[in-house]
Amino acid sequence: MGAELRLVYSPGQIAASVGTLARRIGQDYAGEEVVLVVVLKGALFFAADLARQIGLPLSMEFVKLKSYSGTSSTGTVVITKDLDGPIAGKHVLVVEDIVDTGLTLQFLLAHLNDQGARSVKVCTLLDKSGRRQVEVAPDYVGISCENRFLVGYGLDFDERYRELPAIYELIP
Ligand SMILES: O=P(O)(O)OC[C@H]1O[C@H](OP(=O)(O)OP(=O)(O)O)[C@H](O)[C@@H]1O
Ligand code: HPA
Ligand SMILES: [Mg+2]
Repeated sequence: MGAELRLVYSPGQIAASVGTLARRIGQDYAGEEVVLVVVLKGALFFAADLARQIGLPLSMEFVKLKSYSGTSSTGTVVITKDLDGPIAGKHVLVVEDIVDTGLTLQFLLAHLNDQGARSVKVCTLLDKSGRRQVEVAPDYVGISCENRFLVGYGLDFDERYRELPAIYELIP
């Protein structure tokens, strides 16, 4: 039998949250140049929407990290695409779709930390803080969410459902 999807966050709720985050980031970084480090694949749509609303000059770098198989973290984060350009001396804002166990973010921050950025902060659309296995705290959180597996708006289950415009709970 196929999995069931239950709506959790509508396109309107997502857009409102993205707008609020973009305004806060625009105010906090006013007068500065920021590099968005977008964590693919999941943050694709969030980053595209956020970047167009921040209203500041910015550049975008992309990293591709993978650790999930089905609904579980394998515990091993693999980097399949690294930054193209240097981030030394720049204000870096990591853009994530979701922080869950925290393992991906911990890995990425360690990877970025020795590259001489002027500052490194993290913006995530979704924060599933009840499932943390390591201590990481995003600086900008759109929506604090419960411990359920979510798909849509970039989030996948084995590469499916990313294209959905809303966010759903996947019920097996
Ligand atoms: O806090 P964690 O438990 O590490 O989970 C969060 C990470 O997991 C997902 O990536 P995934 O490995 O599924 O790769 P994807 O973005 O290509 O789907 C998600 O996009 C985050 O990057
Ligand atoms: O709830 C989730 N959904 C999809 N990918 C994820 N990666 C961590 N948590 C999730
Ligand atoms: Mg995934």
